[in-house]
Amino acid sequence: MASLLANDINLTPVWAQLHHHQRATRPVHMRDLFEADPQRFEHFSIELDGFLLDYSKNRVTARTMELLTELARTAGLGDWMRRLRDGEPVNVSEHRAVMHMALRAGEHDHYCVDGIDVVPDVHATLARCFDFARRVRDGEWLGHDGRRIADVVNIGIGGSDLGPMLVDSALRPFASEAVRVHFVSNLDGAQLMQTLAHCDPATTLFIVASKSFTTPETLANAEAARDWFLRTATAADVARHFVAVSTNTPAVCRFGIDPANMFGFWDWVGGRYSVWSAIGLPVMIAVGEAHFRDFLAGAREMDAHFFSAPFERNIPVVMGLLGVWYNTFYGAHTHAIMPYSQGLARLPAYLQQLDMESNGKRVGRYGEKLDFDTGPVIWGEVGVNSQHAFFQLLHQGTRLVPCDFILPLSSQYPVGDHHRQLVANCLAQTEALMRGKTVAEALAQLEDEGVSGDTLDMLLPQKVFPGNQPSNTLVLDALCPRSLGMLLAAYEHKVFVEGVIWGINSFDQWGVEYGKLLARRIAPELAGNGPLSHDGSTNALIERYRRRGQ
Ligand SMILES: O=P(O)(O)OC[C@H]1O[C@H](O)[C@H](O)[C@@H](O)[C@@H]1O
Repeated sequence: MASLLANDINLTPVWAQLHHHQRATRPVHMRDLFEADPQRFEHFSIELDGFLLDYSKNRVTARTMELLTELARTAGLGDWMRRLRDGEPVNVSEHRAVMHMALRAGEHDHYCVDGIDVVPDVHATLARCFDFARRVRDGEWLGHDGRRIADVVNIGIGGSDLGPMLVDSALRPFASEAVRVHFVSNLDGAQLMQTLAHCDPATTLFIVASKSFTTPETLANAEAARDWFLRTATAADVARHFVAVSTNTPAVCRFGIDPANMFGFWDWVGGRYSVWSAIGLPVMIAVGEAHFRDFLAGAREMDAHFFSAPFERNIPVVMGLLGVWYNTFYGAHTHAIMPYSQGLARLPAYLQQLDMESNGKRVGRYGEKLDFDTGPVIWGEVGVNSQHAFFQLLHQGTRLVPCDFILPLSSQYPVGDHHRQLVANCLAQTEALMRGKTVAEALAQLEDEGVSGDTLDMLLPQKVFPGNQPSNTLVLDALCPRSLGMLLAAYEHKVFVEGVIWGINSFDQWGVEYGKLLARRIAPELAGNGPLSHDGSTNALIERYRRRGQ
């Protein structure tokens, strides 16, 4: 079926059927679904080469998935996937193709933008990046006094920070011990100064990463880093210690970085989808070419699966359908991410940008108003820490919070019995969230403990767990370059699927502009003493800074 104009989707029969189906199935408890179908796990899980999505602990039946799949078809998902794959300008507001899949394309793949295959260019740039990374790793690229580079500091923010930072941390066990990689993003000088405190300027390499090379935070940190460097070196030494990753050659030159030391990418790569490009340079330096290629290969495998598997057996499609089910039909406002792996501790932050900057939209791709809820608030924390912080609310609060548990089956750092305990905790949480504890079970437990009378009356309701909290469990055999590539690509496509169903453009981010504009106006006002014309609160806060800040 041809795709509909975006805001028609909520007027389609299948939308109404889904609302009706939600009301009819809302009282059903997942416990009963598991009891009724001993094969529920088999029916509601998908495996792709060691990567498992178990979505059986969701409030869905076969009929729910049928209706959601029908909704995806009605929204023209197949057609939008083809447009994405074929390099059509699916980012309609900026009239750009969206081609991050080309960044991990194989030798025999073709991805065309404006009729030109971009893959050869991608591979040529990657080859330059790998060569540079190798020279740094092997001690061929030396600092100005002839010593090896010992510290690499990536200066960037948003997509020029979160992706490489996450991947670097997830792949630490694969990294060279000769080079330490650091990430600086915040305008708070604390991050830069604390990082530089451990670095020797003569053995430090800065990667200034900015797609636009106009982002004020990044430029301010890069300038401060250059000042720090120049305290003990000359301007001629800058070329050996500052390289850039950007799409903006003139701005890179203006900053004083030799274009020979610039690694480019393309306007068809969104910042939050760019970790596969030269933006991954710090990771390439840390883990080397072979591991980075495995990371790309994992993503490529997920791309191939996404573009070929039927919707019912398609990991990103099913994840997206479930996202729409809870956001739009259950009115769930948030989605929690709990990685049971220290290497993935920053995954919630990474997914915040990927998902919220992509789908946090209130109008459709053609500017039409949407009369339904779209992207959720993404949040989360590394397991088991999250259990000791906010799981009380998940188990006994009043909110519906769909959760993703990410679980590598083996440990990167085996220590005693730690990993088995970690896995047990993860599985226990998903089971408890699903099953809950009934009044009868809570009563039996309290009676066993000898509790009676008023104390029993008081405690009983507090010992009941409603359960029925939905979760996906994404299981990786191990956290390694390939499985990480698969995981991140699955989330990228999931976000796309949701965006298509909601009829929004997941690839622009107009909402981040306004605050930036106001900051540019307020910064000089903080330094001056002229009259202010903001609202009362903003005026008072500026005045307070003028009196006390520095
Ligand atoms: O890479 P840059 O051009 O410096 O952009 C860094 C970040 O800037 C903004 O916050 C955008 O909303 C992000 O999508 C982007 O990743």
